[in-house]
Amino acid sequence: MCGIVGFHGPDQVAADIIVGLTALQHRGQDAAGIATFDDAFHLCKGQGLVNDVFRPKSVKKLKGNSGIGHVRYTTQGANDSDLAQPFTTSYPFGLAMVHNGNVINFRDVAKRLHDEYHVLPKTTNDLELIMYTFASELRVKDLNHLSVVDIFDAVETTQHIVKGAYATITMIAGHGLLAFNDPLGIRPLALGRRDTPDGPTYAFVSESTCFDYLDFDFVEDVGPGQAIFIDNDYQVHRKNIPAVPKNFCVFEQIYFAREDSVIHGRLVARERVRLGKILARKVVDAGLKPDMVIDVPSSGYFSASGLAEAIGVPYRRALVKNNHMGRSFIVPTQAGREDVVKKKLNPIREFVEGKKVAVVDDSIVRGTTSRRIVRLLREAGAEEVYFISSAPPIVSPCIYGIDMAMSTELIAANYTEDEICRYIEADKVIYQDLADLQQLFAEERGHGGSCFACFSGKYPTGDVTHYLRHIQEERASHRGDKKKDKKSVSAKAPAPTEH
Ligand SMILES: O=P(O)(O)OC[C@H]1O[C@H](OP(=O)(O)OP(=O)(O)O)[C@H](O)[C@@H]1O
Ligand SMILES: NC(=O)CC[C@H](N)C(=O)O
Ligand SMILES: [Mg+2]
Repeated sequence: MCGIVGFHGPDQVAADIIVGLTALQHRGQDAAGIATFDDAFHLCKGQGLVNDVFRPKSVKKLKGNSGIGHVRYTTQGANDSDLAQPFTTSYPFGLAMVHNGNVINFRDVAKRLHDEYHVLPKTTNDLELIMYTFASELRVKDLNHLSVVDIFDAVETTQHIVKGAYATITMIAGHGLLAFNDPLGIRPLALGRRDTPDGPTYAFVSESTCFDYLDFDFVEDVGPGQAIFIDNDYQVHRKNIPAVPKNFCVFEQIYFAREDSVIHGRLVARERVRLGKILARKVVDAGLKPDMVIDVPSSGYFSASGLAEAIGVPYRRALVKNNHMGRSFIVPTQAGREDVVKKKLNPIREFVEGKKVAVVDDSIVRGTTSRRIVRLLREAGAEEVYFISSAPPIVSPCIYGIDMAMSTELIAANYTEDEICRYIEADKVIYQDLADLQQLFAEERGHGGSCFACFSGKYPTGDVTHYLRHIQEERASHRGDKKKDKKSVSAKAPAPTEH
């Protein structure tokens, strides 16, 4: 679930790219990269956070009024500096590309590129497959007179060949900046504009929060299957009329996206408050009478406040987050995730001692966070702990860009709610109902339906049995902590104990 940005305008863009990537840091902590273009590509990328990778000296070299940037959350290939994005190629035009998502038919695409075009990608990052497929399709055009129609035609063929979820931004040297999506529009991408005395600057970004920092006006979301091209005269060309997305990843709204982003017309913060409010019925039906509602920082906050309001119980922040720790879920190894969770949160004893506490988080995926939190609250003297998830049980792997391809790692795919309750040592576990979530994110005027595959097992790209096996093999081959993972796979095994 990486973060991507692309800028094209009359001014130098490197500084704006860095601001944009910083605003998207929550989408990827493994690596960061920028490519700019003046009369040549300038590339800087490496492992780590935005602040670690871009030092003033390297930023100075990123010259140009066109550029793209990426923060990586590894979902295909190794978590290695060679696989940091952007990637570039020099034929048939200079191309530099970034993407957010996951190619699911990566073996078929790699074979086709090899058999038909003798292309051998440098790495196992799926971005190279998208880039070389697009480059191969451009190659058969009239290279002396490349037109917008040619570009959109190459996009359309690429979308036909490459299956999965991908939001992409490409610099085409000497021509302009292109963005296109997979046919279902699973991942977010928005276009914005800022006027300058010398003409407009356009930006494509994963989340609209970037526009707020940079004084851009939101123009439109890049719709499913859509392509938008900004040429060197800053004219905007659109491949087709944006359709209402019907398969937008709902987990973006629940966990991934920033609360101050508006995606496909929905303010993430507002949707999370609504998720909390609709949990009230389940809390009341279960006969729970908490003294207070608390959140698991950061992503549990808005739902916790919504639930507290709906059941008329005070909300308190009783878990303090160490702001120097990033997100735990997107850390690539189980050992690393446990380490972050351990250092990240600390309870305020005075608030919870002797209290019945309803603790709200956005989701329970592997159970790493919830188990730790319940233990911390009990040690701090909480009398009873109810763990409430604003997401329904996650029972099916994600193959569209969230690193949860192994059903063995998904606690709800292996245990009943009662078993999970015992495993995390809570007094009660409450999950959102899938039907309630689906109703909240049902297609509405101006909005669109969503992909619920991780909750329902229904994949919008059709039968994925075959691809799922390939993706699981691919992920297994890159596990840095195989031994530890066996243990966490036995999240199934820690035979849920009574307390
Ligand atoms: O059941 P688990 O496998 O632990 O995964 C779920 C947890 O991971 C995420 O937190 P994270 O620390 O990544 O980010 P946050 O600071 O935005 O809450 C999410 O918000 C849950 O707290
Ligand atoms: N989560 C993502 O969007 C990751 C993009 C790509 N699959 C990578 O691993 O680099
Ligand atoms: Mg969290």
